[in-house]
Amino acid sequence: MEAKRIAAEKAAAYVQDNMVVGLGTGSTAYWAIEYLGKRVSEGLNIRAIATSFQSEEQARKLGIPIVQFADIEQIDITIDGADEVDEQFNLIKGGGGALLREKIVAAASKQMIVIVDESKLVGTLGKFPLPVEIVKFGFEMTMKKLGKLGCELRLRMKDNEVYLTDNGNYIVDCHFGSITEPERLHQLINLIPGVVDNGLFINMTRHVIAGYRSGNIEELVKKDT
Ligand SMILES: O=C[C@H](O)[C@H](O)[C@H](O)COP(=O)(O)O
Repeated sequence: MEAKRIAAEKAAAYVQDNMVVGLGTGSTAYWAIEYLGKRVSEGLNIRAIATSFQSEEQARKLGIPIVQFADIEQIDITIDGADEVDEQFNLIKGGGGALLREKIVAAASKQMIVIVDESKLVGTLGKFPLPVEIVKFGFEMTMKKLGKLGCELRLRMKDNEVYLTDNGNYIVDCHFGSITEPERLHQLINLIPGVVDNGLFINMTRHVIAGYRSGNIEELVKKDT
């Protein structure tokens, strides 16, 4: 909790007056939204786009003005969590089911700051099951095809019902163990009919802020190649 909170506080400090801000989803992004709410109550002027109903509701309660894509040209900065971050800054996201909206928002952003606690930093992605959002129609067949890519998979459930995303779709959690070629896997998954998108975020961030239980904060910035 504390590690997530300090990473979020550091990231929220990057937000400046008049920015359009993408609000992530999850227990780490929660803290970033709280800090932004505090700054708004102190006079910061921003407009925000949320990546989930949950984050939008939190932001509204805090008085953060929410806009829609029709109202903006692009997003200046997005602050979001991740389930895993590898050494090339590739991510697995979607543990909280918001991967599709998160990817749309990240892709519309000039910069994305990823906030995590130290447990999310990994050498190779894949220990965390990769969330894949699929449409309901033909989901059994879509799952068979996903399984052929070499993963153990499970349809996500919640309270004994099939979990539904904010977009009305299903999520399949695909356990690959080790994802050695994330870019290739990303493409292979998204080529399967019925797949809407998957939780691999490739080359979408250059800035990761990691909070440690010790209270230290590590800021990782990808160098130009
Ligand atoms: O769908 C949820 C998002 O991708 C989250 O950012 C991710 O699951 C990390 O969540 P948390 O900060 O709660 O660990």
